[in-house]
Amino acid sequence: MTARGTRAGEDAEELDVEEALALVKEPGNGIGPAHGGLPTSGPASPQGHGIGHGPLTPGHGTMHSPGLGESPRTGHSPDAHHHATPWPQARETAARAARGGGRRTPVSVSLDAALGLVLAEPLAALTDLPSFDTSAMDGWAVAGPGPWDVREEGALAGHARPEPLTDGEAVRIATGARIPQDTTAVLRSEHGRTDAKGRLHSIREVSHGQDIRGRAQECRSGDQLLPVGTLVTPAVLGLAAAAGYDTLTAVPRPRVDVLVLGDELLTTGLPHDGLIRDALGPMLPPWLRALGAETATVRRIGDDAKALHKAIDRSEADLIVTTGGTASGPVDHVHPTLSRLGAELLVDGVKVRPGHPMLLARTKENQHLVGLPGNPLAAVSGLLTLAEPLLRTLAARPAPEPYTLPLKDAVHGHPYDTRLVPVVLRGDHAVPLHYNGPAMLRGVAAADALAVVPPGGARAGQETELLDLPWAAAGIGVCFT
Ligand SMILES: Nc1nc2c(c(=O)[nH]1)N[C@H]1C(S)=C(S)[C@@H](COP(=O)(O)OP(=O)(O)OC[C@H]3O[C@@H](n4cnc5c(N)ncnc54)[C@H](O)[C@@H]3O)O[C@H]1N2
Ligand code: MOO
Repeated sequence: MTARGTRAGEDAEELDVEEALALVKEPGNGIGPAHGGLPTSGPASPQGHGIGHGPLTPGHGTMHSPGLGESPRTGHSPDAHHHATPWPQARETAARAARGGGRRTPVSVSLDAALGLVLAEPLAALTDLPSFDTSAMDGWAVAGPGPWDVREEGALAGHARPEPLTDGEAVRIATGARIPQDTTAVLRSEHGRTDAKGRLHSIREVSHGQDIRGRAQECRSGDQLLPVGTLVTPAVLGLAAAAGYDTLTAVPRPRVDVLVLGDELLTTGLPHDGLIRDALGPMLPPWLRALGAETATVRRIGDDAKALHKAIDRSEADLIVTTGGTASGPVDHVHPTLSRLGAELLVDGVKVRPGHPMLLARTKENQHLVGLPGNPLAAVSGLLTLAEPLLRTLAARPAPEPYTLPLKDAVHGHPYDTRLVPVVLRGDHAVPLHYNGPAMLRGVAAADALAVVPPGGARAGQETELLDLPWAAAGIGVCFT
């Protein structure tokens, strides 16, 4: 993994013609010509560099269609930008859309299926922990002051019920074994010596109760160990098992149907004859899983409008994710299909690069559709901008704490839109990576996070918000099971 800084000139080459022109032309946006370096100060309001139109209804609470199907969509046209929602609002709209459906019915799941879910009921201890007095060390259970006569019947280990000790008696005991009644302390093996007559002496002073783990030291039966809303981590599974649980009551994973559009996609072998490998079919299910969802199906439906219509219409998933077909090309069927289905468009384009044609629609009650652009890094951008907040809310997961780090190198900005740029985290800096073009996965595949670069760009050393990638974040995100 090589971490190299993004240089302004190279970055500008990845912008399309209109974007590059805008960089040169835009007056008063705090940025020079595309090859002219970076601003000396960040924009006062990161989202305040629109083109003079506020967003339409998306992101403002009322879930109005912004005119789906009413006008031809022209991608980069001013009209399309007019509809686009600022990036932070798009994320809020996605989270809010998921809240609209109310609380999802909890399910009872076996411990091995509960990892990554959120507790829908508090975890109350079903037993005292420990549930009996146990030895904390290997050694001898002793009664009264030494020296002690050592019982001959061998060692206490496992679950055998021990006979009570009499004063002056000791018995060998293993860590975790039940303490015999009337034991006053446990003497560690390394602190005891037996004399020629077989009597046990302590080489240290023995205090009353030492190395005895008393019943209910950790909790009493009925104590609340964890509240509703706790994410089930491996440690939670361990605690639940210790506390007597075989199943947990949790919020179910939202179910996702993934529809991969595009006639040009191959599922195996090398690209040939204008055909390319489908990068999103393999990428999305494990990523969605890390976001708390489960992928019900991945279907490749080509550029077939009828098949798309049928697949959306018949889906019973909580969320449909489509890939490709979001723009306005001759075979971009997502918008017309949503229109025919009477879907309500909540977000129609986002002021973010890459990924600006992404969309969010409500297809039916308690079902949404996130349209990811086909360019693979643009799809990642859509996944983190729209699918992540929606799925997180459906799964009742807590929002990650926002955090910032200074950038190691300057990152060129888009004049009006937020940029999401792959970075690696090195020490206390985020190092921007190359290969961050919309069609490239090379940068994000080496990255720990995406830096949220405000409109206008960011200077070296500028504190920048980061979105952790699931495999790099400390937490349940690392568990893809
Ligand atoms: N006239 C305009 N054209 C385009 C605009 C625009 O604003 N006006 N936006 C561009 C941007 S930005 C993006 S992003 C794409 C979004 O396009 P679509 O969502 O319609 O995606 P497609 O056209 O189907 O595909 C785009 C690109 O991605 C490749 N692709 C698609 N699916 C996959 C996949 N599963 N794995 C790998 N690669 C995939 C596809 O072959 C294309 O190369 O539109 C621009 N055009
Ligand atoms: O460039 Mo497109 O910005 O959304 O991939």
